[in-house]
Amino acid sequence: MPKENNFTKPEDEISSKYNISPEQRRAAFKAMLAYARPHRTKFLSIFLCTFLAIAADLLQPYLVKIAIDDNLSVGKNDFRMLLIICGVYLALSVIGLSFTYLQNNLLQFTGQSIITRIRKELFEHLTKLPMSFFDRFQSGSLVTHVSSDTETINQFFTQVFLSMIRDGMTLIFIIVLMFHLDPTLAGYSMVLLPIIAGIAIAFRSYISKTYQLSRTRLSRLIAFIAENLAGMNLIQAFHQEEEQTKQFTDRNKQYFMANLREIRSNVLFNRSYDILGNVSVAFIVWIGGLAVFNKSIEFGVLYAFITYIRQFFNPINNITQQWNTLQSTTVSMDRLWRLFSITPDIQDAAKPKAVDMAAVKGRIDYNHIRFGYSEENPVIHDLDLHIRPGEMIGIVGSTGAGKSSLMSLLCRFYEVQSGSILIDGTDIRDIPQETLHRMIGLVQQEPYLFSGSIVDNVRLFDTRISREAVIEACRFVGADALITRLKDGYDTLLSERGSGLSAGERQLISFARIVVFEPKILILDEATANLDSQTEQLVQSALRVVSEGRTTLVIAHRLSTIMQADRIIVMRHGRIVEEGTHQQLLAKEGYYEQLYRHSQGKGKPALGAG
Ligand SMILES: Nc1ncnc2c1ncn2[C@@H]1O[C@H](COP(=O)(O)OP(=O)(O)OP(=O)(O)O)[C@@H](O)[C@H]1O
Repeated sequence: MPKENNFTKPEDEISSKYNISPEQRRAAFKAMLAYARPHRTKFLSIFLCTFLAIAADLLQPYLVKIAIDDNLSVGKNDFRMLLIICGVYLALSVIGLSFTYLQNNLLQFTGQSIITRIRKELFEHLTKLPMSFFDRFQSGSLVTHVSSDTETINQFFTQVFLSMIRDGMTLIFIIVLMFHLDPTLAGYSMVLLPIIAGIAIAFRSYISKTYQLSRTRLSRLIAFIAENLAGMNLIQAFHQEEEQTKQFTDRNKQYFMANLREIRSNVLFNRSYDILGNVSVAFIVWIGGLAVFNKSIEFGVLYAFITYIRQFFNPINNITQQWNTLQSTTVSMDRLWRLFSITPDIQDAAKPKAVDMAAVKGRIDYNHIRFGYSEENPVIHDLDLHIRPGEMIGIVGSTGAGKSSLMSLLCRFYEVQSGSILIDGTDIRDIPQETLHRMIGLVQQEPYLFSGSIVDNVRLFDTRISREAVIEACRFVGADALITRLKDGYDTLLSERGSGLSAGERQLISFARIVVFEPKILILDEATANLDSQTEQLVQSALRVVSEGRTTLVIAHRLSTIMQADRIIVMRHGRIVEEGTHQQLLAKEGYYEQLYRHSQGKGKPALGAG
């Protein structure tokens, strides 16, 4: 009986929108084969196991033919011979089963090993790509690359490859055995081959379309649910429940219809295929039966033919079924290879300068830098800023003025278009990126927490940092009291969004990170923006202790956060327009003074764009 259609790959729908050239296909396969090459011996063993398993299976009808023609129909009562044939038949079943088991295990192991390696290398590659790459690619599509695309490649090895060798070999074996048994009858049977294949291919292409449609509708439904869950507060606040439910019902119904169509076409195909099988058997019984009557073939030969013609269908069906998987594999492979071929545009210098971390002072020089996220739209214009070691700099300015960009440039997430940035007199392009990132501690508005315990989140899974050091750091920033209040204390498990912790508590944990890793330069990008005034005070006092002895750059919308800074830089349209202490800037009665008055709720807002 033909197998049920078991497509489960959502990327099939992607493949329908994705055209790849024969050259791309060849390149993708070449790349995939490079991953398979180290497993040559295993593939050879798989091939051998498949060969033996198929041979054992297909010899069984031949044995029955011997029992019928050489024993039963000639009236020989050779029970010993019959017993031996039965014994061999059983032995062949056991051999077939054992080799199939072995082949399957080997293949799954090999496929999974290849995919584990691809997944690992892909993840490593992604972690090395520059921020400009992540600006362009949505994380959703990257998740698809890492999960479904690699899974499709796994299916290539465990399903397509298996089908090619197993079903291909089975077909060849059957044809050879048929011609060996009776060339005339085999010739008639071959007439059936293109008919079966033609029908299977036509059906498969139709089924694949219905499958793609139902996958597309399912992903639309899922996307709709995800969007609604994310914006549930807005839906409720704007009384959109009814409208959204209406839209959901519509999408739900469309998916239901597509699903029904897919199931119907599957059942229709499987049943038609069954009928075709029966017609073929009837055809062989008719032609072969006449030959038996005419004594041109023996009865056992007819029996073997009927069995083989039934077995003809499965491999053809399987091969056509795998054709779709093969197409999605090429698409996935091509997509992955495009991703792999993106080279990070920010690289370490060929001969980077060695930096003695203990001797870092934290002097920063922005020397007439110019920068834009694209060539034609500069965001920072000829900015010149020199910061002394240990100085605390407050950076203020309206939305889009370029404050965060200035910090990203210091971390070398992006490259300046002209000018240079120096730390202790060394151009950051000459410092290995890993060292540079160890020199700088970054605390953002929404500190990122990893899945793991509080201890691991503070020391970032670096077990060289002791638990005691982590606790000490938390005490230092004033986080100890709140952590010990938690049920599991320092072992409390956090998730990406820091479940169970308030924004201020998460911020304190990121301060403790700074204490533990001791970077000489500290950047706080709107770190207190999300906090209520009481928590802000807690974080402010943590900031005071953490910034001690470090060059600290604080970006803040709330001017209260930076009033105590040694120097305040006021930015507008990518330029520094004023600088000085809070008092000096107020005395100037310029842009800062306007911002300050506005933040105090007096005067007109000075927060125009940029
Ligand atoms: N990843 C990016 N890709 C393209 N343009 C960007 C990107 N990030 C920022 N910009 C643009 O660069 C300009 C400066 O942005 P930046 O985030 O540095 O300003 P900001 O002063 O920090 O603003 P805010 O106070 O709102 O955070 C803005 O016009 C912004 O739209």
